[in-house]
Amino acid sequence: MRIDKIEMRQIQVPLKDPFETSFGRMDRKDCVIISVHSGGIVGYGESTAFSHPFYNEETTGTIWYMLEHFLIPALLGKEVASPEEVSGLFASVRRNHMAIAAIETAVWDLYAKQNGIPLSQALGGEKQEIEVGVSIGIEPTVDLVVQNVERFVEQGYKRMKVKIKPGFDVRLVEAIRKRFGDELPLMVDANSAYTLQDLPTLKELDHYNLMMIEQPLAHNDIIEHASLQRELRTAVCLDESIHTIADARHAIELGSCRIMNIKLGRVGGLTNAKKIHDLCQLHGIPVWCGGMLELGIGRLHNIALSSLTNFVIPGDVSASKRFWEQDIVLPGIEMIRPGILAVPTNVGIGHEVGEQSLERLTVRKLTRVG
Ligand SMILES: O=C(O)CCC(=O)C1=CC=C[C@@H](O)[C@@H]1C(=O)O
Ligand SMILES: [Mg+2]
Repeated sequence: MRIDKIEMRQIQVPLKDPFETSFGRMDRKDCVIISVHSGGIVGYGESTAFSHPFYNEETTGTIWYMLEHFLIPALLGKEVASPEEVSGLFASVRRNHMAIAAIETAVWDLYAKQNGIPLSQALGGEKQEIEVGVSIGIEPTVDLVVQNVERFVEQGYKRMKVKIKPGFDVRLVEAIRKRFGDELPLMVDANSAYTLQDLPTLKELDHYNLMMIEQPLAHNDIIEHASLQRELRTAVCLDESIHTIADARHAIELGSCRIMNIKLGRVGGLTNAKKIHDLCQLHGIPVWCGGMLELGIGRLHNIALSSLTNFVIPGDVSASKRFWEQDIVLPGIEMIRPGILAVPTNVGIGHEVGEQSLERLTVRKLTRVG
């Protein structure tokens, strides 16, 4: 397929409720939606960085810049036989994985549509449905988080993840266990808010039958996480530390985690996400799909990815209404049964993109034809 047009737009959408983690509070999503065209067929991608570089070094602004000056020029006018070739076109670009993922995922959608198959099938996914969990932010009080957990338990989510930070951790987990019992599938995510000096606190968390503790230590560490994993019964899960297949291999070799979170933006797209999935599967490391408060396009890419067989833990791939009054895909993504999302069977990402809502939400737009 020859890429004959690429369009991108920056959109801004308010969240239904603010979302707080150990590094800050977000009240809107600011992202780039990209469409890659070939012979009248259109593939869509969505960037996953935030406006501020608190999760990683990328922002919506850097993504726009990288796409405009480097990535779109490298892809436009090129003949691409398979999306797996796309990373080769970007080989001279270091890092900037979320910018690369935004355009690479669009090429995957285009490729699946060209071949008349669902994206999950193009990726080699086998599941027709996926179990989903939900990520719950920090609130001013423990009680408010417990109330949110209750709301999501009622909606049927299969796994609760609560955000923690120093001073808002053991008390919170204790309160949730007290209210919902020991069987509730529960995990915590620290977004790198602790150091090895906090070992006593992390060891206390070990008593609450947690499924895992996600990214407790530094965002760029795998060495100290290995020391920590040796001290804990609870599985450590890495998120921020894993950017490449080599990172995943090193973490597995060192024993830095027993579970891995795969976010397609963080690892540069679906091709790399699948390779990390395969590597983890080979080593008996279960994986789950992380979320970045995606709108529908990103959410549908996550669902297709989660259809691969080693995604055995419910991920942060909730329904559209978790964050949005109205999604940009039609229809919005809804559970088919409590805690279950269907893997779309239509071609590509499987839902229409609401071009009119996109237009309404757009703050800037760029079109390149080649
Ligand atoms: O998209 C979702 O539903 C999950 C959101 C979520 O938990 C996260 C998104 C972005 C940064 C963090 O706060 C956190 C994570 O680290 O997984
Ligand atoms: Mg995380």
